[in-house]
Amino acid sequence: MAPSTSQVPNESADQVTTTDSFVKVLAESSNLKSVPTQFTFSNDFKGSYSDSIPIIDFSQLTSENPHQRSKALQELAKACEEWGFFVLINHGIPETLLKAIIDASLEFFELPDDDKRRYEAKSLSDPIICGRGSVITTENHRIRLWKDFVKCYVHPEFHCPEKPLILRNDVSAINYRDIVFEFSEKTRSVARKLLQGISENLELEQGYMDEALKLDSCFQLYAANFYPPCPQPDQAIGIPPHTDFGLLTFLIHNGVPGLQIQHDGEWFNTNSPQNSILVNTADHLEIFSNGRYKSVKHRAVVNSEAMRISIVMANGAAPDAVVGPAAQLVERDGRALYRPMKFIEYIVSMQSNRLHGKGNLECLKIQDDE
Ligand SMILES: O=C(O)CCC(=O)C(=O)O
Ligand SMILES: [Fe+2]
Repeated sequence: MAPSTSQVPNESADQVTTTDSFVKVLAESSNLKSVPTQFTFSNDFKGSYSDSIPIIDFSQLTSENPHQRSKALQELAKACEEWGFFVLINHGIPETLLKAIIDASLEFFELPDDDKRRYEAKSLSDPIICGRGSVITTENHRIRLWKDFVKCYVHPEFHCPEKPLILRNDVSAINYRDIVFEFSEKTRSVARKLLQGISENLELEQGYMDEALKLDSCFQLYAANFYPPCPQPDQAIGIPPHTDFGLLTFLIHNGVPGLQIQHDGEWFNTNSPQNSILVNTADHLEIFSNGRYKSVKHRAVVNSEAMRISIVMANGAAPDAVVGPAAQLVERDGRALYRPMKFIEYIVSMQSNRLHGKGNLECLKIQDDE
């Protein structure tokens, strides 16, 4: 059986003790025919396809036309309930920015190793971490993942590596930081509008979630994942099955597919039309909605042909907001299904809980006999 693992940010725990090379270096260094044993993770990487994966048109969700808006709200509710995942189109984030952040992230991974090693984790709370992915299995074995990553906290405090400096044309240059900053601002605004819609769908006031979770100071974590081609995609994994912390995760990539989501126990490939954003519901939305919207399990598979980059923005509550099921939903349901916890404490506790794909969330579930 494939080892189950804890949520992705736990990876940072392992970086503290890891000294091996980046997987990029390994993949490029030799004529690699097989996956080294420390990466071995047997998996059936070929997912199914579905025509029913929801597509949400953001321009309709924000439309002045009440009929259009209410139709889009219904589609959003269905997507959150049935899939925990949707493809967001017409979101208004310029295509040039999406391309710029993918290109700049690629340039980051191409920096000399020493520039990247500056950001190796010294402590789990480091606001910027660059490293090689690895996870600890239930049997307490460390498995290397077929990816390198960089991640940083971008809101309410903004952190980002200085390099690379991106040359735009012969006369001007822009920092990675500036691109990430703009991406964080734009995605935050889209996330908040989606969350307003979700609040309405839960029959709460439009601004309820905004206030209860203090979304003015919402936590955002930015991550870029680099997956080089892998000689044996069924013997390694980019990111094993997990759920994300936070409310909604946004993801874009360089056109090479690899994100799979679990639906009714089956793995499905996701497809993203140009300029779309893939959105999944995460742990804190499951908690806040008192279990109406489940945090969707997903994974990143690798392939033998093409390098893949994914850019992830996790959108959460304010670090000091206490996230529990919304009071009105608890009243309607007769009981709370999850214990409340401060958002930042959830993230900290997740870093020490290594064992299960939905482990941290399971810990907050209130059992029937409690
Ligand atoms: O790269 C992907 O497609 C998945 C990334 C992901 O799930 C994560 O970073 O949490
Ligand atoms: Fe994820």
